[in-house]
Amino acid sequence: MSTWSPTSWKTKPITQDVAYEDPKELEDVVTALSRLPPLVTSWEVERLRELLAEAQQGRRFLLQGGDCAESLFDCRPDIITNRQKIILQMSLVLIHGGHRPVIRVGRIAGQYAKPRSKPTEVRGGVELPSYFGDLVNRPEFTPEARRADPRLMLACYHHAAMTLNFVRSLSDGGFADVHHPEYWDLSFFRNAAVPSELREEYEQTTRKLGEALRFMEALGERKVAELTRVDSFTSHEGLNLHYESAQTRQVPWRKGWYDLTTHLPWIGERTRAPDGAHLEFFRGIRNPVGVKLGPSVSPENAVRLAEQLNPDNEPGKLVFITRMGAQRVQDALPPVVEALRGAGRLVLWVCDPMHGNTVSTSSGIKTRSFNDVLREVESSFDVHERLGSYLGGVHFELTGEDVTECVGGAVGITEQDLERNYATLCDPRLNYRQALEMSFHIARRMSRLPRVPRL
Ligand SMILES: O=C[C@H](O)[C@H](O)COP(=O)(O)O
Ligand SMILES: C=C(OP(=O)(O)O)C(=O)O
Ligand SMILES: [Mn+2]
Repeated sequence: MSTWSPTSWKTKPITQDVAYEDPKELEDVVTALSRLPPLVTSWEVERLRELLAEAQQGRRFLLQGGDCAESLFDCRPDIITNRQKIILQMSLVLIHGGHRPVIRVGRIAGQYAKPRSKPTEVRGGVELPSYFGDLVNRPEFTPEARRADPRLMLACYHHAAMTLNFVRSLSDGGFADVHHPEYWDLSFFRNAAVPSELREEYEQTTRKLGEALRFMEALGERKVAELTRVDSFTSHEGLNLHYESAQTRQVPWRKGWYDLTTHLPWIGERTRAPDGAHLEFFRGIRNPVGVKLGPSVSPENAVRLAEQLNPDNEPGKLVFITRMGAQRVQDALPPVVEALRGAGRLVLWVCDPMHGNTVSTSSGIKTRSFNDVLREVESSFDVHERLGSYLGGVHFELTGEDVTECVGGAVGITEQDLERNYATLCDPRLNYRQALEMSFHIARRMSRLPRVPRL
């Protein structure tokens, strides 16, 4: 295999490439980025690898979530706080149901680059480049906004740093109300759409959770603080390799290279070609790495990806995030899981129930149905249970805001509601109540998992 360097990806064919007009401007930005401090540290990255290795053994569960497309404009205290809160609340529900610790990872502080199905967008007869995320261009439909601007990489770096700074400060005690489920917005329980036995079960769960947290509080604040400390693990799709490689470096006393823009970068469904630039870049970094796998992946291809990205089969290194769609998961997932097991390859299986379930309404609005999303999660648990493997995590596009982007859930969002508060810059997200309700369903399913010895 040829020698790897942070820029060896440039010798390989690349998909979803960004056409920057001025190479000098790009080079200046990359140089500036490479001189700035890292956003995360190698020891945090190594810590996450250890946690993921324990998740592979069935001892932990991963909850990964956040915006589809993070936006510079939404780098605001209320939005960041609400997003951290919903992830934290969901994780407490999952810990309660699943009887194992949850690793919380945000799609935050860098989820700024978007692969698109079409390179251009047409509105009213005018054709402009598509919006590729704030790392590349801007969402407004004007030629200036849609021009790929390398300086946005610096703006995103700065906003990622500010986001992370706030998230890290919040971790230390900024969430007192989260310890008390009686302060959560559980109004979805009361909706007539929730059958009474489920409502009773949810109420009981909430009561028990509240009692457990209060008991721990009585034992000493430190214990609750530990349980509810918002780990500041971040993740994003490592799509724009100029940005990723500019922050990829060696650190004293450790071997190898770290992509220090984030703890857990992942390769998207559209850029996982075995001979492509993204595989080349990702094979050389020490970070744990995610790979999205849609229904078109062949079992052989999945094994090859594991061999390329983790040749030494190290624990905690590889996270396979399957997104088959509720309709396909029962057929498409088992051969992939079996092939990996047959090849003796270690991966953490995670279900992304969002990206295989996107549909357009008759008026052309992208949405997802709560039921489809839930069905894919439940079917994934069933498949893994049947095969004797472990579904070790879930991956959601969600927000802590009261948006109307996905239909369904006990809050009963309909197609007509979508226009009321459709705020996403790319894909539809679960809103606060839908996300919390989803966690109760998952916790219910997780209560059937075998108990694990304490860590
Ligand atoms: O987030 C995933 C992709 O970027 C997104 O689904 C692509 O959306 P598009 O089909 O509107 O381009
Ligand atoms: C682009 C994404 O997903 P996928 O690569 O699975 O389509 C995403 O997670 O936003
Ligand atoms: Mn998305």
